[in-house]
Amino acid sequence: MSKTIVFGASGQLGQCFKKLVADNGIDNFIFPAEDEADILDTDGLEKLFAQHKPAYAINCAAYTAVDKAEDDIETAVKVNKTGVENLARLCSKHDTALIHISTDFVFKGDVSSPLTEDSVAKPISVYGQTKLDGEKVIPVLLDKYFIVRTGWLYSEFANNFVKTMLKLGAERDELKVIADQVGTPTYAIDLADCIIKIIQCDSTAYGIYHYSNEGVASWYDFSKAIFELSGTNVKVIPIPTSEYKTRATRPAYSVMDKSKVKQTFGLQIPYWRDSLAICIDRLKQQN
Ligand SMILES: NC(=O)C1=CN([C@@H]2O[C@H](COP(=O)(O)OP(=O)(O)OC[C@H]3O[C@@H](n4cnc5c(N)ncnc54)[C@H](OP(=O)(O)O)[C@@H]3O)[C@@H](O)[C@H]2O)C=CC1
Ligand SMILES: Cc1cn([C@H]2C[C@H](O)[C@@H](COP(=O)(O)OP(=O)(O)O[C@H]3O[C@@H](C)C(=O)[C@@H](O)[C@H]3O)O2)c(=O)[nH]c1=O
Repeated sequence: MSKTIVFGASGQLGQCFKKLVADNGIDNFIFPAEDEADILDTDGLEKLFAQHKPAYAINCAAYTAVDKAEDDIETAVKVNKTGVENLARLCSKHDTALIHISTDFVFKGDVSSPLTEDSVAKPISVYGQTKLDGEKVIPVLLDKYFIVRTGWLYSEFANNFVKTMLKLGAERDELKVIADQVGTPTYAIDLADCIIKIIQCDSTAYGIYHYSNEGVASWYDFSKAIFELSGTNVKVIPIPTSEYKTRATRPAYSVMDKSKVKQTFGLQIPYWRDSLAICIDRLKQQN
């Protein structure tokens, strides 16, 4: 049975893969520790590829600190572009298909209808630009690739908006949350499940795909749902972006059209609020 190596295995999405693989008894997934799977260490990568000869490499490794990236461009470029280039080169050499995760933040957000894989990407942040640069190196080096763009990931693992809101909601009586940036909250478990399905059907429909949960929400809507579903009593005040200063600019609109992924792989995608309820239940069980 062919092997799959997951890079960035300790991050949020990496941990979702670990959970699904363990819960469903899926074989032949390898989750190397970061010190043996640093995507900037080409010698280390070569050893891993030579040892395992994977059919698939999933790249969950990334520099994801959106605000910090504005002042740490060099590191963001290294991880989000050079690291991807390293992986793509090795995938090409070892005939491995690369599944790379990208972001809705490659878009400017100046539209008002769902973004397709053909929509023009024009990032407005360093993070978004470095992720787009990472996407672009792949087809130059490799034919066998899936680039999966997603947005607003959350889960019971690592840091994310749901966990930030639950923490702040427990500490404060009132929170102000942006209501004029809209996208779709995406349960990282659902994304990992979609990618496992792509691998299991051994698809050769290579290319770029958009995946998020179904539906549309602002960060305000998202926070209200988090507090309702978790039973947290906190007042949430909707504010415009102009009232919440951040180092990086975020797209005002990043809802993605998921027709291609649904049609190609015959998927049914859960509605964002239904998946959020599952995640909140799991978080409650942890506490
Ligand atoms: N989180 C989100 O809302 C969204 C994420 N994405 C994309 O999804 C993917 C997964 O994101 P997510 O799991 O949430 O992010 P995380 O930040 O939780 O995980 C990223 C992981 O990559 C690791 N990493 C950083 N540098 C390297 C390196 N040189 N070699 C190997 N590993 C490294 C990080 O380790 P360390 O912590 O030690 O730096 C971390 O464990 C990323 O590509 C991201 O851009 C797309 C849309 C939304
Ligand atoms: C904590 C907080 C955030 N916000 C806003 C700021 C921002 O516009 C939005 C989300 O904030 P965060 O910093 O948690 O999320 P952010 O890191 O911007 O999330 C992004 O991460 C990268 C990795 C992606 O690829 C994107 O798809 C997206 O998920 O919520 C408030 O309005 N009030 C608050 O109290």
